[in-house]
Amino acid sequence: MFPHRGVPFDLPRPRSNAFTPSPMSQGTVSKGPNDADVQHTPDEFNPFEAMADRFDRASDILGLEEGVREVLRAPDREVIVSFPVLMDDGRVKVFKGYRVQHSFLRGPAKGGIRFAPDVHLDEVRALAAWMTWKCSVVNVPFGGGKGGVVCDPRTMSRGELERMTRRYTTAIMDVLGPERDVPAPDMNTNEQTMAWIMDTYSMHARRSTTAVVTGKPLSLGGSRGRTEATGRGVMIACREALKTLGMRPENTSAVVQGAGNVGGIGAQLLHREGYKVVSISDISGAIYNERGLDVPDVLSYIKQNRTLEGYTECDHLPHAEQLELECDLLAPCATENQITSKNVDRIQAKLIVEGANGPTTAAADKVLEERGTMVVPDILSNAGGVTVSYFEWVQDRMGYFWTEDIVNTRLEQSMVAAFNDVDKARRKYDVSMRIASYILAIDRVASVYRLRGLFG
Ligand SMILES: NC(=O)C1=CN([C@@H]2O[C@H](COP(=O)(O)OP(=O)(O)OC[C@H]3O[C@@H](n4cnc5c(N)ncnc54)[C@H](O)[C@@H]3O)[C@@H](O)[C@H]2O)C=CC1
Ligand SMILES: O=C(O)CCC(=O)C(=O)O
Repeated sequence: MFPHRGVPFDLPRPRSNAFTPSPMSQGTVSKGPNDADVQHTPDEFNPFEAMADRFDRASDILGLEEGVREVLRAPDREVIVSFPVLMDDGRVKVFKGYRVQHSFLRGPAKGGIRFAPDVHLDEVRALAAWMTWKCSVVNVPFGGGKGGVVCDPRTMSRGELERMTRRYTTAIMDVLGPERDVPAPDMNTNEQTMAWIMDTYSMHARRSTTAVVTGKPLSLGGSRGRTEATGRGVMIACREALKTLGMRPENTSAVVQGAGNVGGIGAQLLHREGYKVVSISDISGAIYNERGLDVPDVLSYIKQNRTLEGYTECDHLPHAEQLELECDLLAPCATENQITSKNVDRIQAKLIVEGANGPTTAAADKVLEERGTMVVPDILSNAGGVTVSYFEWVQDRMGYFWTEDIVNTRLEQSMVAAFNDVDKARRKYDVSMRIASYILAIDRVASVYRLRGLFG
């Protein structure tokens, strides 16, 4: 049993992960991964294990006290809900959803919601913890959270998606709020999803509560620059990393995995900065042109056809081959577990900048470290999204909205400062950028924990 950890003030302080779900949600609370009866068998492909491996390495270097380490490793609260949705054919289907709140120490929980057929609790746990570390790396006053609904959005109509989003929101409503937990988009969710969440929450709260989610449409209290923010942050991380390697964008060939919010916008911004983007992929496969792709044209093709399939002026490759292409920069911007012990020996990129969360397993990391491949880790390189989400939350609470120039300038300052902080920690401790990011993040969260008091 670990001590109280700064849960929002208007909720009863939980013992362990205790949470009473709303009567509508049929929610259950899972035991956290620190509970004594949960056995850990090392599993390279388990995202929570991947997070914990790096967390333990960084905590060892910091000499973190055992109690503090236990507190910071485990999620504060895990909510699992089952909820009914009326489908278009008249059937009622029951969906499963998660919201994991890893930490409230530095502020409200913050992090996206993903819709995917294979989303599972350990994945959401890892993603929530990564949010805590990410918010700490870029020094925004949030803890970490993440949510997921097990579904296949590609097979669902807009009406079904709206009803599912609203029922999920209602089911987890008790743990959300501008000062409790503030979701945002992630895989297969977007500003429309956020609009439905904001509206559902507001209906229950009996007042428009724009600051309950970020990544909303502009007309509903969204921030200028949020849609592009994660891709923009990835581009800034690439630029800062190239500087440390003495390389220049115009001499850099880039492979981008994923063509959604992060990969698509990331590829477009790299192309605009003069990189030669030779390959892009989506769920259907990858395309390659050694002379460089016309990225805006590729993206408008995807917008029209909802797939890369059939795009001409290029070769088509299977996913696995894309990652192993000869290139200077590899930006995995799709999903977890892409660079693993199985393919790391064939990865040729000199620099890896992670747009996705958890694309590299801990086992692969160790090989890349030994080989001297620079990896700019997810909790630094994809933090542009949550940084502008923070700006959106601030703007909603002020009721005063900034220009796109102000948002982009502040994002730039924040990403560069975070990159420099991590680089300083890398040199101080003589570790990789990944472990340096964890050291920086954990140290900041641990010091807040000590300041708030250990025995609440
Ligand atoms: N949207 C955001 O602001 C942020 C997203 N992320 C992370 O970035 C990653 C991507 O998220 P989004 O771009 O928002 O999602 P998205 O749903 O907009 O796009 C995902 C893209 O990846 C492609 N894809 C899926 N599986 C693939 C595979 N195995 N190989 C190649 N392509 C594949 C999809 O076809 C799609 O093009 C996720 O790991 C997410 O957690 C991280 C920080 C912020
Ligand atoms: O914008 C946010 O609040 C979080 C985005 C997100 O889910 C992530 O950074 O992984």
